[in-house]
Amino acid sequence: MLSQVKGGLIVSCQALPNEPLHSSFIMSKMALAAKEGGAKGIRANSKEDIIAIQKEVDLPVVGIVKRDYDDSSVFITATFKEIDELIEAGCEMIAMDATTRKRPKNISLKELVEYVREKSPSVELMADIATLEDAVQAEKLGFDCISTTLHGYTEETNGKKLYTNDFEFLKTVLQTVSIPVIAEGNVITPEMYQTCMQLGAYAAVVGGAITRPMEITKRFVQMI
Ligand SMILES: CC(=O)N[C@H](C=O)[C@@H](O)[C@H](O)[C@H](O)COP(=O)(O)O
Repeated sequence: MLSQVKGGLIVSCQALPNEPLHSSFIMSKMALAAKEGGAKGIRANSKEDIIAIQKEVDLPVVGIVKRDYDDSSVFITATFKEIDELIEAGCEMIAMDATTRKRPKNISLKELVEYVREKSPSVELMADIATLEDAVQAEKLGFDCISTTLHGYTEETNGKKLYTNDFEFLKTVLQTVSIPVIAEGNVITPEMYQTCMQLGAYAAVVGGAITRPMEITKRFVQMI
């Protein structure tokens, strides 16, 4: 997948059960629209959505399973169960929370990486990180790429967004690791996407600004 998305746009097509567009069918059509618009890859949540998307488009998919656990705040591909679902779905890349936070049942990130490598060696691995420390750890553990997905969304980084701090976090990660770094999270305009690429991001994932009309509507309404 990495070679296919190099320099391009990955569109995240996600709607959780509490969102108006929650539906595998709708996500598959979002993916088709993204493909027709020139996206190089799709990011999607859940086995059902990924299977529906794969039937509609031939783009590579980075899959996640979002699931909440009582004993941890990690929710993106947190345990072996979610990895099994993604391997069954047959996505080209699996993204998982790669923060240093405690995982459900105290499973370590290393164990999860080894599990994927053992079970499905051809699947690439994306580390969803929040801090620089996470990025360094992800590179050491052998992830194929890093995505800045969780920066701004953890207890430690709460409120810090890529676009409100002059892309400082993205720049620092790019200077620190040598594996591909993908910009993800709050890239909401074509100009911001362009900046990410000029700074050296390998690709960018854009979600809400393309596939979450409620968020887009809110941005308009809040201007008045
Ligand atoms: C923090 C979290 O749960 N991020 C999720 C990860 O898959 C998605 O909800 C985001 O839509 C995705 O990262 C793309 O970001 P944005 O929608 O801002 O372009």
